[in-house]
Amino acid sequence: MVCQFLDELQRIIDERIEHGDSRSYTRMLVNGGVDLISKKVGEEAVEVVVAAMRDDRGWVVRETADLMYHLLVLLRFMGIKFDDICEELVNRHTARVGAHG
Ligand SMILES: N=c1c2ncn([C@@H]3O[C@H](COP(=O)(O)OP(=O)(O)OP(=O)(O)O)[C@@H](O)[C@H]3O)c2ncn1[C@@H]1O[C@H](COP(=O)(O)O)[C@@H](O)[C@H]1O
Repeated sequence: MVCQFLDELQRIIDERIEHGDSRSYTRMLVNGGVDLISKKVGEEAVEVVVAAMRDDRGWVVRETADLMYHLLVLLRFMGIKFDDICEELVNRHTARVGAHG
């Protein structure tokens, strides 16, 4: 299963980056620039690691959702689409399959 909502979330994030007001968390993040967004991505990544070390699957799922959202904000802030990441993953796979015959 692929998460089709990722596309929708990316669109929502783009809309908030363009037109978000003071009620928008995304807009608040973007106002802080790459420093604030990157800091949040780092914090959320650490929280995923802590949850995994505690062997708590539900917690890992919730923290990974936080991480994915913040990562998407960082990507869109930098003009990168999630499709660009997919393309990179496909290219790596294709190269590996080619190398192993
Ligand atoms: N998926 C998310 C999402 N996940 C997490 N968060 C926010 O990310 C923050 C997580 O920060 P922390 O875990 O550090 O908790 P915190 O201590 O409350 O946050 P800080 O004060 O440290 O920033 C919380 O404020 C969450 O509300 C999100 N905020 C928004 N979205 C999506 O983005 C859309 C647009 O949101 P707005 O920009 O707020 O309109 C929403 O409809 C959602 O679909």
